[in-house]
Order: sequence, then C-alpha cells, then structure tokens
Amino acid sequence: MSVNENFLLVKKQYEKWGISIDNAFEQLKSVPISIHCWQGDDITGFEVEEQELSGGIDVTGDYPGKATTPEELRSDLEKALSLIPGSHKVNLHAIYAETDGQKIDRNELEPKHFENWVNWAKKMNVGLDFNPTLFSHPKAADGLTLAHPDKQIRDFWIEHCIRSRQIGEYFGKELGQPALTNIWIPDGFKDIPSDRLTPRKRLKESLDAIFAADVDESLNVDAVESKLFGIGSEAYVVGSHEFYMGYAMKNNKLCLLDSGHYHPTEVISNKISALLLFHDKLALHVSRPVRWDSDHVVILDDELREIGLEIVRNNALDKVMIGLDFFDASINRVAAWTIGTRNMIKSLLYALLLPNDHLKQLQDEGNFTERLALMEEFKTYPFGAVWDYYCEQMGVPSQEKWLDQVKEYEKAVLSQR
Ligand SMILES: C[C@H](O)[C@H](O)[C@@H](O)C(=O)CO
Ligand SMILES: [Mn+2]
Repeated sequence: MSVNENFLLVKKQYEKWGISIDNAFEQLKSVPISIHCWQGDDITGFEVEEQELSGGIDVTGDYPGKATTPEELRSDLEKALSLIPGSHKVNLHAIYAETDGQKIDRNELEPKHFENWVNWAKKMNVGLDFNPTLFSHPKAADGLTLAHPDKQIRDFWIEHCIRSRQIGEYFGKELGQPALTNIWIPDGFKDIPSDRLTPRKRLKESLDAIFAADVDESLNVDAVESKLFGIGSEAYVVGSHEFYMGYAMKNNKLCLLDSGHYHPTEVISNKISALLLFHDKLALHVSRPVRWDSDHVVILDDELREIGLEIVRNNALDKVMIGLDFFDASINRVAAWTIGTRNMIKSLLYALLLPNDHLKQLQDEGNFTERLALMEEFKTYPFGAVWDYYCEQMGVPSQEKWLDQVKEYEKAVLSQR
C-alpha cells in the first residue's frame, strides 16, 4: 500500500474525533525549529587559534567526516535540511565567525564576520539565531566569565555579549525574521562556595550592562539559559534556574529552558505552562540528558512527546521558540541532526493529532479513567501513516528512506574528508 493510500485510510480514524489533519499540517508548517550548527563539528568553530572545548560540556566520539570548514559545515547542514520537513532556522555560536584568517578576538566581532552565513541563509531560506560563546577561550579558563571577580575579564565578556546582540540584530534585519540571541555562561564552582551571593550580584550587573546597549527588539530577541551543574561546576552554578527566571521576568527577557539542565527527575515540559502565565514567550533547548547533561540526540521519548503536548495544548506554537541542543560525535553527524529534528517535529504532530479539547473537558469533569484510557489508546493510533504523508507532502523522504541519502552523502562527501 502506498503512503497516500495508507494515509487516506487512517485519516478517518482521526476525523471521527473531530481532528482535522489539514489543520494540523498547516500549523506544523508554520513552526520553525532552530537547528544548532554545533552538532556538525563537535562545537569546534572556526577561530584562527582553535581552542579546546571548555565550559564544563563535553562531546564524545570520533565518527569520521566532521566538518572542519564553514563550507563543509554549511554543506552538511544543507543535506540535513533537505531531509527535514518544513522551513527552519539555523543556530550559530560566535565561534563560527569567518575572519579571513585574521585573529579577531571575541570582543571585536562584527556583523561582517557572519556575512557568509547570512548570504547562505538567504539562499537556503532559513532564519538565523545566535549565541555569544563564553567558553573555549583563555579568558574563561578558570570557569568564570560574566561573574568573574576581575572587572577586566567581566568587561571583555560584556563587550562580547553586546556585540553578539548586534550580530543578532543584523541577522534579523537581513533575513526578515527576528533572531534569538541566547546567553549561556559556564560560571560556577567545583566545590562548595563560601559566598553564593556575590558572583550572582556580579552576573546581574554584567547582564544589566549587556542589555543596556540599544538593540532593536523587533530584530533581536534576548534569552538567558540557566544550568544546574557542569563538569567542574558541580557544587554551584551562578546562573541557576531561579536566578534567570527572576532576571528574565523582571527585565522582560526570554527564559531559555534546556532539557539537560535540571535535576534528574525534573522535566521542562512541566515548566512551560507555568512560565507562560508570566511571560509572553519562552525558549527551549531540547536535548536528551542520559544520567547527566550528556546532550544525546533527541528521540521520541515520553518527555519529548510531553514537550510537544504542552506547546500545542497551551496554544503556544508561536510563543515557545524551539531550539535543539545535542552533540553526538559517535554517529554520523548529518544523521544526528536529521533524527533529532524530525523527532522534534514528530512530537508536535503527535500533539496536534490528539483530541485535546475533549481530554481537557474529561479532566474538568473529574473523569480520570477516560482521560487515561484515551491518552493511552492514542499512543497506538496510526500516527506513523500521517507523519509519512506529511513528509511526502513537504517533499522530504518518508520513513527511513532518508537514511539511504545520508549513506550516499557519507560515501561521496564525508568519507573523503
Ligand atoms: C553549546 C551550547 O550553547 C551549550 O550547549 C549551552 O546551550 C548548554 O546547554 C550548556 O550546557
Ligand atoms: Mn543549551
């Protein structure tokens, strides 16, 4: 049976619940996922003096074919984008600047260093997001940046963040859609601090200085990302969840929730509805922590489904800016992007195909038996047939057919590097 025939058969099963698949597809098409460029090169970047990865994060694996030039990275992204349904964004870090072989330090970066990315984004019809890079640098060697006791070091990173927001503004202007510029810093201590307050005061002051710089908010949107612990900051992280939640609320910034940045049984899906009551928008780094913030490739597990459901059920497809953050160097990197991004989109489609209004009503009526029964039965509805049809409608391979294309690309391109 063809994908089309299969789809026509299963469509009726959803329609009997009043679910419009056409409507679901229309909504899904309008949601851009911000695909992080750093999966393609293990967060190495293109700085003239290449630095070892620091900041308490780690990439493991040595799968051959990693991108080592901007051209290679863009070519790999193009391959992945051709296998993912919809129009999306690409998320860059400051270390992906192109400086023509000149050593330009992070406090000297300018929009022109991202001109190639912008031209490429125009060609590919994708938006761009941005991140200052406050790690993998001699001035972050002791694990402190914006909260550093040394004012000169703080000032260096403040300048870097201001310039990053200006680069985001440039992306927004050139590409006709606002960029999200997200600040994540590694600052923290390996062992128990004797003073938790002072570093947080310093971070607050640094952020105030960064956001005092005038940047057009219609072109660049700011986010701040918290963390629980990192390698070398096990006892204390300055930019904790409570810190940034307070900061973002008071200063009208977006709170960015990364799925790997909480206690092991704490989930970001449960935070979305709470935060949306107090913020117009919020941002996500969808990742998959396995025992720690390991940044495994996102799979269609319970938490990913729940994230999709929370976004859809709260009518928040245009309020939650969905970004991805995983980096696995033990598998084909183009496949990693493809698997993780397709799964993120699948989770939204899954949520759009549930009788959400009916389920809400059952809860209000206290009918928890039927609520549970339906939620479980829908897990085995023929969702796969709808997903396959969506992929074909959007001009990308259905089912596992994309894998053949990745294998061909590996043979023709990646294995030649
Ligand atoms: C490279 C990313 O910016 C980084 O992963 C950050 O977002 C993070 O999640 C750190 O744990
Ligand atoms: Mn993150």
